[in-house]
Amino acid sequence: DYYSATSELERLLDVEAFIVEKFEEYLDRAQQEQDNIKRFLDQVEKLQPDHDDLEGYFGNPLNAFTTIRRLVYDWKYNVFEPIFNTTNLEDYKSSISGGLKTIDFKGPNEEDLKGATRGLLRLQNIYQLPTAQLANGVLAGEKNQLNISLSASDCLELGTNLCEMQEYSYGSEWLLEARKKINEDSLGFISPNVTDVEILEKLIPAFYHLGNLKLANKLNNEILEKESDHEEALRNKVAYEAILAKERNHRPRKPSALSEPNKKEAKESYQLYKRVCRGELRQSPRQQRKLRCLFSHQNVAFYRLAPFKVEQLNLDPYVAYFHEAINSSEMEQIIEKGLGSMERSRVGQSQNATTSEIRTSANTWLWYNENPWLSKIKQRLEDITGLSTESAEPLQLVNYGIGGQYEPHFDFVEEPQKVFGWKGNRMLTALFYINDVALGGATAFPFLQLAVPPVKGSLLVWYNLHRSLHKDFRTKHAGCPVIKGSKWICNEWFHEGTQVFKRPCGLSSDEGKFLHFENK
Ligand SMILES: O=C(O)CCC(=O)C(=O)O
Ligand SMILES: [Fe+2]
Repeated sequence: DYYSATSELERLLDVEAFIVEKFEEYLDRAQQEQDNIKRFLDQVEKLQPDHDDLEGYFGNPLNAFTTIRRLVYDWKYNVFEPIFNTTNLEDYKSSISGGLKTIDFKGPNEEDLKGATRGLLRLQNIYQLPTAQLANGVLAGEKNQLNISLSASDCLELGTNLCEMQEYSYGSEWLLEARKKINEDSLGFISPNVTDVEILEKLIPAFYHLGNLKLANKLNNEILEKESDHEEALRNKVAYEAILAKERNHRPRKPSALSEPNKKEAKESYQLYKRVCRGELRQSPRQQRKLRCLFSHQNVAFYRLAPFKVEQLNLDPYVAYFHEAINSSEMEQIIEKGLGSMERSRVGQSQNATTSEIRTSANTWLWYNENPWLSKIKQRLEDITGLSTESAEPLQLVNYGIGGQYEPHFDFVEEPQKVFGWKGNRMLTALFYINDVALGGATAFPFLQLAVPPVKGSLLVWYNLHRSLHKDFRTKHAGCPVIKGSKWICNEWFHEGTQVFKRPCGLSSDEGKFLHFENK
């Protein structure tokens, strides 16, 4: 008992002092943790975009990427883990986790981050954007057009993902960028875990795979200078030096098994697509000489008063803009109506259709019978094309996001009877541009050396089939990646089935024309 002797009471004081000390330590630590969390929260608050222009904000690929990464990792490391690892107040924990469930269920995951990585890679590859510039928000020229720079952790994440995808060349560039940024990074504290050694650990195998063993070895030594007992680096050192020594004895090294030559990149149409999207490849003045801008009534009485504004883009095969073909309220109505049912786009036919990197967009369909207000648009499409919509498809609404694209393809199918039955193949494509795209997103015709920039309210029209209904392989086309902004289009496919008096055959068959474009 404590009441009978003072000595025991004295001991009690000692115990109390000890407890005070421990709790002070604990509070100090908790305070530090809270300070960290508070700093993180302040920073996130500062990063919050203007909510009136979220479309503009996420139209910027760097904002989209860094937001996804923040939600996938930074919250976890800076808030959730510290709180859940140290707090034992059950009710506090459960009130937080209750609130966080929504984030857990609906928040982006690592797959989203990989998708965003692939989007940026596509932009870089197709538009040839230098890594250091892109990391600082520069797309072309001097200005920081994207108004944001990526942090060291963003660059590390990109580099790591790219190396995992065996894109060692781009991957190593992003890792080098991360290295540059760890020193200058004002947002560095957001992911305090990024260290130079951590970056080097990713960078070294990348250079090894690229066949640059000298550099891999040099960087490996840099790790050892910092951490002389780094096990992997010690192992690497032995292996690398052995190979380098052999090389010095003039025994050439077997080329390392680099990633397989890329089938897609090897295709001529893909190479042309990239050059057309970049604006490197265009029609020559000679090719453009016969193109005209004209007012046209297309033989419809009404349009004699208010003719269409036609801009010819190619005569054979015929490709043309019809400007101001749809008005603002119609465009708004289309987007509003479709917005709720947009789904990731697929390629391939009906049951076999799958999502693919070939087509990164979301789409939905608007049926004329369910949307009587579309009848005016339908009538206008008939007037413009002179074709019947009886065998046409529903209107398709499409939205492309970060790096969103549609790689070169034909709109007609191989076996129309199987896929479309009596309606036959897709004879003509009519494509409304529903918004202006800040940068990128042209519709490209690689074989025609033609990139058609989206113009809000304009309709792009082209024939996919020859007059004799044979496939015209020159009409291979694509949607170039969106660099900034987002792209909304709405398209109608007219089929051959009901056009017998609308677009009759010529005097001779077109069979066998331009076949060499088929597999190019
Ligand atoms: O996005 C584009 O500009 C082209 C779209 C396209 O070719 C299609 O949807 O079939
Ligand atoms: Fe298409």
